Amino acid sequence: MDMIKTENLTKTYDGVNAVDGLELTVGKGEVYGFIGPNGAGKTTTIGMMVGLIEPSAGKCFVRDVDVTRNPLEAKRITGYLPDGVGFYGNLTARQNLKYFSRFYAMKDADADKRIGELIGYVGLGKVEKPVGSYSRGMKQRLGLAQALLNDPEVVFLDEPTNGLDPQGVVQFRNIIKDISKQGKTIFFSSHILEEVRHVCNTIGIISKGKLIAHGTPDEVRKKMSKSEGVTIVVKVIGDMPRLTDPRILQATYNNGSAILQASEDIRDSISDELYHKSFRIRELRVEERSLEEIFLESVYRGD
Ligand SMILES: Nc1ncnc2c1ncn2[C@@H]1O[C@H](COP(=O)(O)OP(=O)(O)OP(=O)(O)O)[C@@H](O)[C@H]1O
Repeated sequence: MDMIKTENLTKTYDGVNAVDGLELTVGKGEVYGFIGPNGAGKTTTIGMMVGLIEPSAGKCFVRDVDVTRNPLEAKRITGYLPDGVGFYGNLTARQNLKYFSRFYAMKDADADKRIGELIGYVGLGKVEKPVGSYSRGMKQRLGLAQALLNDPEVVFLDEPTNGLDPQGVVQFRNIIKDISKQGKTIFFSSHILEEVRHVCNTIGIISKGKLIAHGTPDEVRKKMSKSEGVTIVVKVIGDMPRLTDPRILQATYNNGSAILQASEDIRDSISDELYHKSFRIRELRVEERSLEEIFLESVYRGD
């Protein structure tokens, strides 16, 4: 079952599409990493998904609820951690959450019970000091508790690990993994691919308001590598001869080796050519590029 679905979702500011015909679906229990550089349209997309920004065109559904038509029902099943969540600095975590619980019309006793559980869950159970003196990691974990107050089915997290130290990132990731095990669907935005690939089973890459790739981290790597061509490393015994396959787009030769950029995997042809020229091959492999390298090349190229 799709828990998030967008159809041609578009937001135009001053004649420019900040989000441009976005089509995506997120299944139940998925942790979806929504990745893109600053200004790509992540916050605007999430704003439309949680009913805070009105789309210029298109639709967005959370579970089967049309967010624009039925915003209150959408909010009931949605949790949201905004980028730069704000709390009352002079109140404790418990007092802050109690304040937020009023927006959900929770009964006092239910709210107190839920707040107690959540504060323990995000590792703030023993902290009694006011939130103003919290570290950024603590504030983000409190933000997560706030996003979970209404026991939502879908949780939207806008750049939740931004500015956290490595330990804070790991703590946050572990909580996210745990929430997903409870069957909740998580939509997690970030401009750092490395931070989400450990927790997300699906990623979508957004650039200039458009989804340019979507799938499991491995699928995205393969798909985007294909459009970039293949890097092949070849080493021979003796001096490396010039290779003639016309599918070689670029080549760097170095004594006994070459690094080739080819339009496709041409290892068979290279092997034949070297064999006919009586060279012995020491190494012939396709270089797998990391997801991060592919992301940076495809998203920032030409900027
Ligand atoms: N209220 C607004 N009025 C005009 N332009 C806007 C508004 N909100 C966003 N934009 C523009 O829309 C584009 C997308 O912005 P958005 O904040 O959604 O990107 P983002 O991917 O979340 O980036 P960041 O990580 O920097 O927040 C940007 O060019 C931004 O300047």
